[in-house]
Amino acid sequence: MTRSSAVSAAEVIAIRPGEPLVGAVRVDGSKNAALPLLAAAAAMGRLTHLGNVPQCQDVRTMLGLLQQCGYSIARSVTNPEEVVIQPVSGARTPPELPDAARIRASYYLVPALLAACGQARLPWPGGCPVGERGMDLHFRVYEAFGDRVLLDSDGYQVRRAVTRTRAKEITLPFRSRGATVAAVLRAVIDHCWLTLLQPNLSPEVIEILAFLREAGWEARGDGDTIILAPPFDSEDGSLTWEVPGDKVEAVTLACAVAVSRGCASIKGVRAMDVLPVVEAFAWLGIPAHAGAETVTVQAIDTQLTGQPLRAIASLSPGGLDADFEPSLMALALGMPGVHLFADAINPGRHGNLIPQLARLGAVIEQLSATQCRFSGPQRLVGARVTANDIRSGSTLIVAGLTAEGVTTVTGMTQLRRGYANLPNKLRQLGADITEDAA
Ligand SMILES: CC(=O)N[C@H]1[C@@H](OP(=O)(O)OP(=O)(O)OC[C@H]2O[C@@H](n3ccc(=O)[nH]c3=O)[C@H](O)[C@@H]2O)O[C@H](CO)[C@@H](O)[C@@H]1O
Ligand SMILES: C=C(OP(=O)(O)O)C(=O)O
Repeated sequence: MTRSSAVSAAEVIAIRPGEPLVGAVRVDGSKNAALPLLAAAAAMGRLTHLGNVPQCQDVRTMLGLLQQCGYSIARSVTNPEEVVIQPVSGARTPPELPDAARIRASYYLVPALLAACGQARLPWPGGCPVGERGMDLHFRVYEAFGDRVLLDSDGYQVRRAVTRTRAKEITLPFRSRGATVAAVLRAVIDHCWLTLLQPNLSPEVIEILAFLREAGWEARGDGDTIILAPPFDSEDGSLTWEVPGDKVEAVTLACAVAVSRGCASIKGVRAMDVLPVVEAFAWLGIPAHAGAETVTVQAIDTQLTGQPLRAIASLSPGGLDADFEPSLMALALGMPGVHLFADAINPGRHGNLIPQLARLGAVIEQLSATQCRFSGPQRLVGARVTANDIRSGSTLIVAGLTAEGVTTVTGMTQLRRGYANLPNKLRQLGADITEDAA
């Protein structure tokens, strides 16, 4: 076993502050883009070569679920990031999928199951324990297509409508990413015209629309609407697509470089996907630039503005992705000003993270369960902390890079759900992160 794989498999890691982070590192493919793309490939029912698929645990779980649904899944031997998904043939009985309870994104499989089996039976989804995570909008979408939805304490069942829908207009009550993809993929299996009002238009959703265009669909999204039109002729050739680089991993790495006052290039991420964070860096006085596929952070030249950061997670187009907010918190703790942070999208995340940051000595005033305020700069001191969800884990690692002494982070299982090997990427930039004995 190599040293790096030993570190990635550890249940506890130790972080020590050190030299500024320098160099270049490439992000993996995005977990949150790969998961709906895999489900879209399955719903499309066409042989799909999907490249840049990250090897994190949630993606592994999803690939296993697809296999249990009857899809053939192969990883290229020479390039393990390339996955080939082959459609099932013939009607099948709906599979039992207990592992679907392990990830939030199992809900993306409903349309593929409706196409393959006429019904989907799934346990309530899991994923990060970040509070109540509803699915009512998904059910409204399926019911709008005439499907029957049955709920019980263990999970939900969706039974496909007998009649195919040819055109549908749906208005979402709010811009849920999951419900937007559900509506799009449900339209795909019916080859249906769709007008979706008040959709989520995050990069992960835009990516699905681009994938549909590759498959011959007309698919576009602007500020208030997604419009889909099926291909004129039915198409059945194979598809090739690439998962975009992980914007959340890129932002986490950028924050790590910034807190260490280092200088590094983070490659493999689209500039537009990280724009709100580059703007936040500029606001704070940290030189950063997002080029075509690289974010460069030149924090060695930081000239603090003293301006307070307002990081409010938002579902609106161009808003701050909720998954960016935690790493920015680790960064802002070291920056002058009175900073305000809020995430009402994942309402349990502050509760997972703030008490852990407090163990490192952070003084953070919780204005409510989802809103907090703190003054910076603060001096953190190493302690033993727990990663209660994916982004809390990465944030504690970033915070540990600035804390005096040793920070040990337990709960690496959460981190590995979302990142193939974040500690190793930080080590490539010179971070002192090691496997801990206990
Ligand atoms: C696997 C994946 O990609 N997870 C992401 C997904 O989570 P998630 O699936 O929770 O996100 P959605 O955008 O769909 O939902 C946003 C909010 O609305 C709630 N809601 C959603 C649907 C519904 O039918 N009813 C309902 O109440 C959710 O519980 C959540 O509080 O988007 C979030 C941002 O939007 C990200 O932080 C998560 O990392
Ligand atoms: C909240 C997240 O994941 P999930 O929705 O899968 O729990 C996340 O990716 O930060």
